[in-house]
Amino acid sequence: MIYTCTLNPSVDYIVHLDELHVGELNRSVKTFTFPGGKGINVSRVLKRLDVDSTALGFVGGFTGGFIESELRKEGIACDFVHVPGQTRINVKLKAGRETEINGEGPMIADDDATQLIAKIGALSAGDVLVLAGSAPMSLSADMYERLAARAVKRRVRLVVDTSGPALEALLACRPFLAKPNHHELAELFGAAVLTKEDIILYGRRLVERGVEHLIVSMGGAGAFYFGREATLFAEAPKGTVKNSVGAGDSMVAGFLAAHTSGKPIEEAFAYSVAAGSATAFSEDLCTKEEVEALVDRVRVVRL
Ligand SMILES: Nc1ncnc2c1ncn2[C@@H]1O[C@H](COP(=O)(O)OP(=O)(O)O)[C@@H](O)[C@H]1O
Ligand SMILES: O=P(O)(O)OC[C@H]1O[C@](O)(COP(=O)(O)O)[C@@H](O)[C@@H]1O
Repeated sequence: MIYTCTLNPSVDYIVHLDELHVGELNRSVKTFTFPGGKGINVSRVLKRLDVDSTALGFVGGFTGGFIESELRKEGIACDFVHVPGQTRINVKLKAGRETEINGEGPMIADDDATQLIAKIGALSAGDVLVLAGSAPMSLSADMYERLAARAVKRRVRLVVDTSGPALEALLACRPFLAKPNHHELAELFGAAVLTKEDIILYGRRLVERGVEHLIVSMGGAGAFYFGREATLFAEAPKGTVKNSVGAGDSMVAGFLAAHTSGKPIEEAFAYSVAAGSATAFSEDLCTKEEVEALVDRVRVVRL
């Protein structure tokens, strides 16, 4: 079974504007409200790709209720810890360029954290646990490490999509899959920007350090895959970007769905890139039809 864990879910409020005038009254052209947060996005895309998962994490208030009811409507199993505060609303302004304002998230009490750790402690060997997104400020900095330690003890395979010190700590747990973007990889190695040569060097270094499958995404410039048997590169297909929120999460889901169904690594990577791009080219997250319409346009090159 696949479990996704979102410590800080969000209601993603997407606001389209012709132009953004800072300090003035702006009127939106159209708006969308989606359940969000990285693990939740992974669960939603997995479902669209016919793979079941259970969504874990913390939800609270009317926003948390919205997320849970939307996920259930989509047929996604939920096993959240309910907290007294309110799940955040993340505002995504689309006015030519994308501007994002992500909230800080509710207070998480020690008892709530303990409940989540207990849920991870009940997973079984062979399960997959996706740890994705930022943690609310109120959680202790080592929350991800504590969850990962529990999971590793149960021989659960870890999938990691976070950033900063949490990413660094989780990479040490020899994850099955990690998907930093190139900015997150640069931060990890203390660099401002990375050339493609740097990405290849650092990517291979992470595989040597025990990451089984590593995807480094680069937005519209495509992605690299690193594993023990192959280093691959794929350009992203060209298209009109409607909303790239969740593109990275869709890559994770695409790779997991293809890998779970036994596809060879090149195909799983192509499917992952197609899923990321299909999400970038749609208002909400990608559908299976959109991914499959794009996958043949993804050319994977072995390096
Ligand atoms: N402008 C774009 N055009 C085509 N594909 C895109 C675009 N932006 C993102 N993607 C697809 O989504 C993937 C993940 O995007 P990226 O922005 O790197 O992830 P994250 O959201 O984690 O930062 C890319 O590798 C690519 O396949
Ligand atoms: O937990 P963070 O880092 O604040 O990110 C949360 C945001 O990331 C998203 O999950 C999208 O992530 P990606 O665009 O990186 O795939 C949004 O749904 C959500 O608003």
